[in-house]
Amino acid sequence: MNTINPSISTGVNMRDKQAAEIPVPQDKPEDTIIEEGKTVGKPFASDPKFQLRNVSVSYGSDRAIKDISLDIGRNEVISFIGPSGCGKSTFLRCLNRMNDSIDICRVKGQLMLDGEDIYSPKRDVVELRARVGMVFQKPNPFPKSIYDNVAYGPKIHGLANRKSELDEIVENSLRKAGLWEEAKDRLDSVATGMSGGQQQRLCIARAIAVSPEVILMDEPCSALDPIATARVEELIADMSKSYTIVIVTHSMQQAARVSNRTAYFHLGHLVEVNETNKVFTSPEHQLTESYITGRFG
Ligand SMILES: Nc1ncnc2c1ncn2[C@@H]1O[C@H](COP(=O)(O)OP(=O)(O)OP(=O)(O)O)[C@@H](O)[C@H]1O
Repeated sequence: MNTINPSISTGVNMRDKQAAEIPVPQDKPEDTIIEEGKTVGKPFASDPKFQLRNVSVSYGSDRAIKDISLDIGRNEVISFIGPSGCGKSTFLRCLNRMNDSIDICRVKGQLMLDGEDIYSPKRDVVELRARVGMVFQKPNPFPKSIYDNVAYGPKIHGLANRKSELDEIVENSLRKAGLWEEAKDRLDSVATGMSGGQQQRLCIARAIAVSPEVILMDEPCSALDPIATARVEELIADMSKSYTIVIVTHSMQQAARVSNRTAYFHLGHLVEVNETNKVFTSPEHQLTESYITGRFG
């Protein structure tokens, strides 16, 4: 359990204020019961895919992520949970540099993938995003055929030399995404004509098609009905054998169903990381307990 330390966030804000000469909003009162950079539970892993150390992210003068350190294990499924605006998506998007397109966004700290710096100037970001794929909240297929949606990535990454190889990648990816039976007779149909759940599984197939090592999922089921959600959750269980999966979810039931570990975020801090069962049955931090018992969020 963390101790109360009201001086920490106030001190940092004063320094930022002097440096930038821009008024910085004061942190909220709850911020004073989370010690900066201190996470309870088990934030580290024995076989890490990602090693993330002292990560801070700002949008202009607003700090969205505050000195977070976390490992994400190889072939682990980890859920990020926490109240709206606590920084889950911001942190997720650092893992494949999706924040690069936001001019005011600044990422500090050390972010390593398989021991190599994600933010190194030498890093090929296109290759990074093939290794660390992403599935978004709202299914976003291209306005092209089902086949072309899945074939697009392998084509631009030169993964297939012949049409037969491309056909094989498309079929395998659709099979892994649990969509082959529904899609095989309509591969030339436009993808946007599919149901929402089918479109989301198509987006998963599209991510799988470039042979990623990691799949980031930002509230992948929030636009889906319970049946489509159940299909995607089954898929996550199947995919966890081959990929590292990081999922942001507002559904504590979903986090409990799909993940090995759960990370609880609060006001840009990483408060607690533990085995999922532990987080939901005997959380170590008072803020985690308040959240899972529905006292806020
Ligand atoms: N593009 C942006 N420009 C400026 N501020 C941003 C931007 N994106 C996010 N933020 C701010 O960063 C903070 C964290 O937002 P983020 O979306 O990461 O939280 P979240 O936990 O994923 O929220 P939600 O659960 O509502 O999706 C919020 O205060 C948000 O307003």
